[in-house]
Amino acid sequence: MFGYRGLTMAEDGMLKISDVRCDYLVKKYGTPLYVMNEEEILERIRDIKQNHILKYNGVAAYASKAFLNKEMCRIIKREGLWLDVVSGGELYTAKSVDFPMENVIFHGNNKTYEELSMAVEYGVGRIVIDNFNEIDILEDILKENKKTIDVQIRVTPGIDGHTHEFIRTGQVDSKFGFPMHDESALYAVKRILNSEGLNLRGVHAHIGSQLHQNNIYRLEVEILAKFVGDIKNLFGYEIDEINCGGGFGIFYNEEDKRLPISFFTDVIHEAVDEFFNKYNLKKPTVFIEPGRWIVGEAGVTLYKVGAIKDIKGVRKYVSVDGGMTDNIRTALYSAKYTAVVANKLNIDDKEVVTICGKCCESGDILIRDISLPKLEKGDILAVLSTGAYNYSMASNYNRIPRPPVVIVNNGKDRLIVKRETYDDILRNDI
Ligand SMILES: Cc1ncc(COP(=O)(O)O)c(C=O)c1O
Ligand SMILES: N[C@@H](CCCC[NH3+])C(=O)O
Repeated sequence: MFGYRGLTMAEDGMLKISDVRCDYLVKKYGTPLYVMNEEEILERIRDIKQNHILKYNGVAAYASKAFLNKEMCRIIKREGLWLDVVSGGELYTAKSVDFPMENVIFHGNNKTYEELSMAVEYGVGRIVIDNFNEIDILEDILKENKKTIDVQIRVTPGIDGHTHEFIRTGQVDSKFGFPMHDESALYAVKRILNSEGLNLRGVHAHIGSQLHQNNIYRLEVEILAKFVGDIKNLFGYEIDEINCGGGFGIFYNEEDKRLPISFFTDVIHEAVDEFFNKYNLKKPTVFIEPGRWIVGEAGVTLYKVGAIKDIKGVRKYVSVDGGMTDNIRTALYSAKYTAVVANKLNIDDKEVVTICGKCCESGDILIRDISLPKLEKGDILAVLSTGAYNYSMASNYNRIPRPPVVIVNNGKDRLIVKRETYDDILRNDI
């Protein structure tokens, strides 16, 4: 269905996800409900292994900000990928399931003293240095603990990723990384090379998220290769890792293409061959950090339809029992989702409606103007491609408890995050 691998229709018109019926899931776990298709996640990890890790000897770190909890961490651990974390909380989650710390990359543009101490104590594999403040803090911590740590340096390559402005990170005007249009990045390299505790292993850049072009990765590699060459010429030090970040786009609606990882990785590795050769450098190990591409299309959110308001000649609003608290992406990025009525897949007659949530906010719209079979109270709405940055960006606005997460795989289901209760909402109130 719409090209999603795990979505099929039962004989009575009910949506099945990896062979599990949606009415069964709704009865067992309630709504709203995040459903993650494990088969899809594993298939995509397999694709990354074949087309980056095995084929090119690359390293792939799952960008955990996209979707993280203990079970997701266990899956990544079992599959042998690295993990990219950006906060003490993500790092602590990894630690809680004994994730191999040498395979953790620690990111962030304002890592605190406490977070960096934690990373040093746990012995994370790489810290990606974002700014001078971080170099100061890390030097203090490492001196005090008589330790050393491997680092990559994050630069802003000045590439404009063609995606929503809130999820662009590669342009010069960015809060992330060291600027390259002046001497900042090279000065940062000098500081790191002169530091006793910091071992400079790589250079890192991340252009943006939900990208559908591969030529910008070629440009990124070219810029990083030149930078590695400059470092070699200036300091006589040859870096052996480059990290191209994540950003690989997925299918949300008919405007998006569904792309295999090789669409991106082949171009990246061809560019590495070309430009590292051009600058007379040895071939580096290439890291990538896919988040959305691994989990995005594996997620479906199930809601129940409630109030329906037909404003004659204006718009028909269909309210569901979730909204911007479980999916902020429409309000934040004007993201456009595809949805189906899970219990009416066999109905062809359609009408245009707007799906809204239950929050006290006019902007709490999930999907504007979507064509669906006539919705009635109690119907199950399934919003597709909600696996990335939905659960992880969920909030308790209006003191609404966050939905549970269930994993489905080949006819089986298992709960991996419980539904929050009203008592959970009160938990930290004094
Ligand atoms: C440094 C870094 N790596 C990886 C990612 C993952 O991005 P995506 O989920 O688009 O693959 C991000 C987020 O955009 C990021 O900032
Ligand atoms: N949270 C964003 C992407 C930001 C990526 C993290 N650097 C989204 O939902 O698309």
